[in-house]
Amino acid sequence: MDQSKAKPIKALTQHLKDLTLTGPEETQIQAIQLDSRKVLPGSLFVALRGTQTDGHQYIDKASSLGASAILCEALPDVLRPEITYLQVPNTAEALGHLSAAFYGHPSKHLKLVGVTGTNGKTSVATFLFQLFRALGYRCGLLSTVQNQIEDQVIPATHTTPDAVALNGLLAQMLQKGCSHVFMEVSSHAVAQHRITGLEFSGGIFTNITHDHLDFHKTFDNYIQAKKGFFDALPKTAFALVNIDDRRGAVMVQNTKAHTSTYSLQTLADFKGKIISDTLTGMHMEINDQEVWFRVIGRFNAYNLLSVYGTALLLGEKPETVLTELSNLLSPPGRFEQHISPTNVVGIIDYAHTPDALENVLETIAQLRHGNEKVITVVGCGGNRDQEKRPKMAAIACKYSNQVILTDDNPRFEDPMTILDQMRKGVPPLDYKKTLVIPDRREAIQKAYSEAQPDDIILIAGKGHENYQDIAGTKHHFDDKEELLKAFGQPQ
Ligand SMILES: CC(=O)N[C@H]1[C@@H](OP(=O)(O)OP(=O)(O)OC[C@H]2O[C@@H](n3ccc(=O)[nH]c3=O)[C@H](O)[C@@H]2O)O[C@H](CO)[C@@H](O)[C@@H]1O[C@H](C)C(=O)N[C@@H](C)C(=O)N[C@H](CCC(=O)O)C(=O)O
Ligand SMILES: Nc1ncnc2c1ncn2[C@@H]1O[C@H](COP(=O)(O)OP(=O)(O)OP(=O)(O)O)[C@@H](O)[C@H]1O
Ligand SMILES: N[C@H](CCC[C@H](N)C(=O)O)C(=O)O
Ligand SMILES: [Mg+2]
Repeated sequence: MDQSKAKPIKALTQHLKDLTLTGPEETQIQAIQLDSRKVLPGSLFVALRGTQTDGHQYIDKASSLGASAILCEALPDVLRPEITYLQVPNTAEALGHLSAAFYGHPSKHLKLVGVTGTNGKTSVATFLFQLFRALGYRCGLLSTVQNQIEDQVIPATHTTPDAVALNGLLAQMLQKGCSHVFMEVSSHAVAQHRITGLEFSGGIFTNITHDHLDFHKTFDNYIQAKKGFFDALPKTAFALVNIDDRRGAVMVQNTKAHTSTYSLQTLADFKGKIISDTLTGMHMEINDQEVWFRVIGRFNAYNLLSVYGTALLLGEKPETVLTELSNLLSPPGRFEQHISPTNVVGIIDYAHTPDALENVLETIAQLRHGNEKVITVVGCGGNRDQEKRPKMAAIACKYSNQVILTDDNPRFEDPMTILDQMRKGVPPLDYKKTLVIPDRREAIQKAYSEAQPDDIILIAGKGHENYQDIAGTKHHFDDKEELLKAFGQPQ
């Protein structure tokens, strides 16, 4: 990535708190690097304490590769005279500020809106990106599915990139004339200071339910991480929260931002009501105006309300916004429907948390109008929250006539162990309707072979993903491709 021209270290660090500088003061920085293996001469190497190892162990290696400065929490035993050492209490936090400064604080010159919550971030950020482009603005998007600068797609490796990549992307967006950027803010990103140093124009809270306890350890830590995003918003920003979520009010308890609310259940600044919801569209009332949407499902009614609220908070006119919103389509892998030649309905959805799975299955239950069977194919990812596994299997059983438990991304875990943990959530009365087919391709084929015309197959957990991560290798795998193959309609 182009990290532009060399920058004097003094200018970059002048606002860093509790900084101790040792060594040359006139150093110029060509690039910021978090990985010692990628250090090039003139780089600033940042020693981060990670989940697997401690970046401080690689200071020597980075120095040998020509780093001209080192940002660290503890100085190495031997200091090299040609290197500038920047010692701070928290390197991750300092990195946030430093990355923003290195790229000339692009966020200050953009209308940057962050979306946080367990579910709905990609949907809301993508809807906002589509809406504001339709309203005539040049826009950027940072999301799990992909990053985008207008029509240019830049593959995403994370939901929220690291601070260096993030500020680099924002700088590119600004340079290409974007005025608005919509981004997902994951809880990992808040906890690891990936967003520190950014100036947001607004923040949105969708909801918080069970996920990522492998990383945050307790639900309370998870809530605090999300709340940290709102705590740090400036008073010029807005904070828009889903007040139907039990934690909505807590999120904005200590924010300096101007708070607004949205709701389907109670009084709020942006109040919605679902009039009807079918496979072909959703009819809603939003702040007393009736609108038809192409996207469906109660969870999307929340997403649309937050998008509508954001647009108004950014100064757009209600009527124009509603007109454009009614044309929007869901992002790939979010309630994506395909119909087979025999009229079996296949739905691919990224539901990978208990709450998302329940929402999607409830939506399907509401959309059924006869005796259609619901067949759910679902798995859980390896090296992620284990507590959600039995819960997701139990939810699949509660709402489906048949369930096929299968692999998601096993990563470094034994797939059978994950499936055994899921199986623990199957109530004994549902054993008969539950199959375990580890091979996801076979599971999808089996689901289709069991389906009759009008039946609904839900394939949950991987959505847009086009790979299966097995022991560190990403093998090509795409639920949509497999579904269409099973339908006898290969792409
Ligand atoms: C748990 C987590 O967030 N991990 C991220 C973290 O890695 P880590 O803390 O494990 O790093 P580590 O391996 O312990 O290494 C520590 C430091 O030493 C450095 N190092 C290491 C080895 C070496 O030889 N030299 C060296 O300098 C590393 O570059 C790193 O800076 O920092 C890395 C660099 O920024 C990230 O790539 C990595 O994301 C991993 C791949 C990941 O899977 N993250 C997921 C959990 C994640 O971030 N997900 C969220 C939310 C998803 C959602 O719900 O939407 C996301 O925003 O994507
Ligand atoms: N507002 C919502 N509330 C609950 N569930 C939702 C909501 N919006 C979408 N979902 C469900 O959650 C799934 C994931 O949605 P989306 O990708 O928008 O969430 P996300 O927060 O970006 O997820 P991730 O944490 O993986 O980035 C969807 O496929 C759908 O099943
Ligand atoms: N952003 C989420 C996505 C999970 C998707 C699911 N397919 C899995 O692999 O667990 C994560 O990294 O935890
Ligand atoms: Mg996402």
